Amino acid sequence: MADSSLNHKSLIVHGPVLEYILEKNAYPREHQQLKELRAVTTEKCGKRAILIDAFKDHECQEDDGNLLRPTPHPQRLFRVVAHGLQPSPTPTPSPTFDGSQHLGSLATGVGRNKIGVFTGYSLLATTLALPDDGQVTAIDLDKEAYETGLPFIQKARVEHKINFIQPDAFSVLDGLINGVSISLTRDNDDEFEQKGYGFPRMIRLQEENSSFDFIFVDAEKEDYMKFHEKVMKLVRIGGIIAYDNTLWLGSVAYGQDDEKYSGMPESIWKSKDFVVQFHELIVSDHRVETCLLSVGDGLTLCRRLY
Ligand SMILES: C[S@@+](CC[C@H](N)C(=O)[O-])C[C@H]1O[C@@H](n2cnc3c(N)ncnc32)[C@H](O)[C@@H]1O
Repeated sequence: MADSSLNHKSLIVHGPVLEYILEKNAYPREHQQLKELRAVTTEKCGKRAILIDAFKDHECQEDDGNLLRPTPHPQRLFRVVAHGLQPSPTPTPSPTFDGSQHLGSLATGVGRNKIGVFTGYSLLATTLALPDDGQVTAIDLDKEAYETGLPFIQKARVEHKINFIQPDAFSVLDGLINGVSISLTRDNDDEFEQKGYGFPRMIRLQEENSSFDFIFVDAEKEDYMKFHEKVMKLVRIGGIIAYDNTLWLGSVAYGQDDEKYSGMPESIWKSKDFVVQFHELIVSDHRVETCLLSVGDGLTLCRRLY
């Protein structure tokens, strides 16, 4: 009897098909600095980066160098959880190459906002895609992680497009919404300057209000619903908001008692409900058009309609 699962044209891509896409389409065009940043991120996370085999063995392994790229293991749909550099104890899937490639494709306007930078792989991918006068406001609490990626951003000669802001994203977004001027360099301007952070000292947030073409959110999944209300006030009508990791290692499709689900770390299933609720919110939000791309760990796109 024919396999009915083959009768539809929707494919969650992993295993050899994903390898094919990456090897034949994505890797040949990956910018040299992205390649190097990927390698350094893996090295720096070292043994604190773990692999999650979400669908088969239910085991966590030490990183074997697969950060930001797929394992050849066909069952390892989503591969790396790196928490070594992050202040949060929650293991957080890093952006995947195929997901980041989509971000680059989406990034064609001039004003964008990025919440959750880490070492900056997806930041670099989006910034490379911008015209020379494009600007990215990048927000992350973790300066150390950003500094890991900064040399590659500099070698790629795109740091002049990036405004990195360290404080908590909620306060920054509130500032943006309320049109408050804030200093980007906080209390350690000299240190930042020596390190070559090429951003203006102050940003007049009022001018930025509602002017972002593209907003990428990759922070704690528990916060996505709260972020949505805020970023909706900041993205322009017609602009796009992208939320990363919205398939959350595939856990969204399983019940807690499902055999396939039982090996996942506590932190994953703790956040799973937030990801599911987030999607319920998005699909009922008539202010946006939305789709969930089954790339990487899931990428939800929203286009603001009004
Ligand atoms: C998964 S990582 C982002 C990965 C990144 N997109 C990349 O390309 O490597 C999540 C990041 O969000 C940051 N983060 C989480 N909550 C935040 C918040 N409320 N404000 C600012 N940064 C936050 C963490 O510090 C962490 O570096």
